[in-house]
Amino acid sequence: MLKVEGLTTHYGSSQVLFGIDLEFGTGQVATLLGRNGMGKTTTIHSICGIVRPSGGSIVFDGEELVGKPSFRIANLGIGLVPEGRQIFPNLTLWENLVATASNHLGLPDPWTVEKVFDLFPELAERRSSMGNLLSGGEQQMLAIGRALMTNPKLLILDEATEGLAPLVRRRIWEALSRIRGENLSILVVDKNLSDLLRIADVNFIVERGRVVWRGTSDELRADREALHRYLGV
Ligand SMILES: Nc1ncnc2c1ncn2[C@@H]1O[C@H](COP(=O)(O)OP(=O)(O)OP(=O)(O)O)[C@@H](O)[C@H]1O
Repeated sequence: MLKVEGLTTHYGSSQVLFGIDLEFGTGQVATLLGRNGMGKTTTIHSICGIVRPSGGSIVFDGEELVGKPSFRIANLGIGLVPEGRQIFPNLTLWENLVATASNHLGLPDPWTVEKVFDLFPELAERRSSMGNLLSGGEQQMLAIGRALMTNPKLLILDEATEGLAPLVRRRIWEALSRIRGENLSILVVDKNLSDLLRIADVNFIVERGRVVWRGTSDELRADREALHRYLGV
């Protein structure tokens, strides 16, 4: 499904990624872990074509993504829930959901507004509210719903539950557990390790622009040295 090999990315003359390698399969949930500033967001932005990698390869469902513009990558089936949500502030919740809706891959049983409301019933009550009047939790649910409305095969979440109350965080994790599966893989960054490990099939720890550890959640829970050394726990 996604195979990243030797990915390097620079901002101007400053190199941030030094050869990221990661791979996971259809229907899997993968995490990117690591301390602040280690390159997780840059990895995600490189996959999505928001920043242009300087080297390496990103193959998604058999297609090379490096060099493709971000709209084409989105059309190939990658949906991004960006850090900070980036809800359209002057559109209603409903308009936010339909504004970028598409089914470029012609997936059967595509996402609809009603299906998003079934996943997050709290959004249905707020359908006419402007984006900027929604709470942080509602905005994050909407950002997930908006990404799902593009009918991705890979959903990428950067800081999935940052700044949200515990109850809302739980709703987000429940929703992600519910939608993962045969047709949808998930790549997620979050600071909440225990929640992440519960949902993940495979975890990648990024340290100074390289993947320094990979393994299942059980393997990571058992590797106290890696937890301490790379994640400070
Ligand atoms: N637009 C940019 N221009 C220059 N340097 C940047 C830019 N964005 C990020 N960086 C730098 O690249 C490095 C990696 O940042 P990145 O945001 O990818 O890390 P991260 O692991 O996602 O951290 P965080 O959890 O803090 O978002 C950091 O040193 C950061 O300062």
